[in-house]
Amino acid sequence: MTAAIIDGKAFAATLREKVAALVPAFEAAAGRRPGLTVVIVGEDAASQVYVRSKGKATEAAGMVSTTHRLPADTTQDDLLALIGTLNADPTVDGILVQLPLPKHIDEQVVIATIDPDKDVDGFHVVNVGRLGVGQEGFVPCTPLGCIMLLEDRLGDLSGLNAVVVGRSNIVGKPMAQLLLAKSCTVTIAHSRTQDLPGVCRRADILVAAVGRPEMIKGDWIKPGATVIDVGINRIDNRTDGGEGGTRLVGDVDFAEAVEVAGAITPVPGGVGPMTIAVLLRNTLVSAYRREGVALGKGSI
Ligand SMILES: Nc1nc(=O)c2c([nH]1)NC[C@@H]1CN(c3ccc(C(=O)N[C@@H](CCC(=O)O)C(=O)O)cc3)C=[N+]21
Repeated sequence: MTAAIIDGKAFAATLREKVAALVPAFEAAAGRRPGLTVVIVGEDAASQVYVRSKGKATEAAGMVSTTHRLPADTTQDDLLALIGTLNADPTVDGILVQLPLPKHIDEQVVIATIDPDKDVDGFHVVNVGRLGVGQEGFVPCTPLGCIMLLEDRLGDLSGLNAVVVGRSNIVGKPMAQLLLAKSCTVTIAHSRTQDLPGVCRRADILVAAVGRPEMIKGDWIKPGATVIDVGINRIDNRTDGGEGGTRLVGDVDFAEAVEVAGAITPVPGGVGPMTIAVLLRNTLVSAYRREGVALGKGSI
């Protein structure tokens, strides 16, 4: 039996439509549209692509998109001053500073300068803390998108064994917190974990967020498990006997995993599109909260 393919691209398109449908009521109440501002420092090609697609998706949802492109040699003080201006601008509901930043800039200092109530990435320590104690705040987009896909697929997650491979601040750790909040039994595995294949084989839900192409093999997966592949690795096609050029692969060996898992997200077309859709969702929620406009519970 082969796994069901979880269509993150289609789920994300539906979520973006739901967000767009809630914009007019906000505009009627607040007299303006929700606004997302993205700040990018430097010329990294992949980052430029993501920033462009974020801008397009924001406008397609009926929201106001603003992008600040700063040169790679921008000083930390100048970046902090821009964030201060955006914090004070009432038309800005969400601020996203594209990561990674150039080495001369301290990411933690930059994130700490963003108003937590505009931190639609959910990276500020205040939002990390809110997630940890179950308070309302912003949850990082990629993990929240993964939870949405899991609940759509499995319904109630309580009591399931979840293994998160990877412990980054932007995916692994918040993913584990969210799964815990859904009453899963959560294990965080990483590069020092002993018998990683054995740990993975216990998972009903396996989340791969390590950034190592095709590391997780078919025989690491419990038959019928739900596999969420967060990895986006661009690899040289020729290593795989291909014609040249590059292609995207996840952290899971998809060809092997699809023969064992119950369901699996593909790369591309799985978790990636959810990240942007949830960013729009967080921006909409921010706008409603900041203006004190009621957003029906469970509506998004
Ligand atoms: N402050 C900050 N917040 C972020 O959320 C953030 C960031 N910095 N820096 C860069 C990463 C990367 N990221 C992605 C978003 C969408 C796709 C996506 O839509 N991927 C598609 C297509 C990928 C392609 O074809 O290149 C897919 O997986 O199907 C991927 C990656 C957000 N990031």
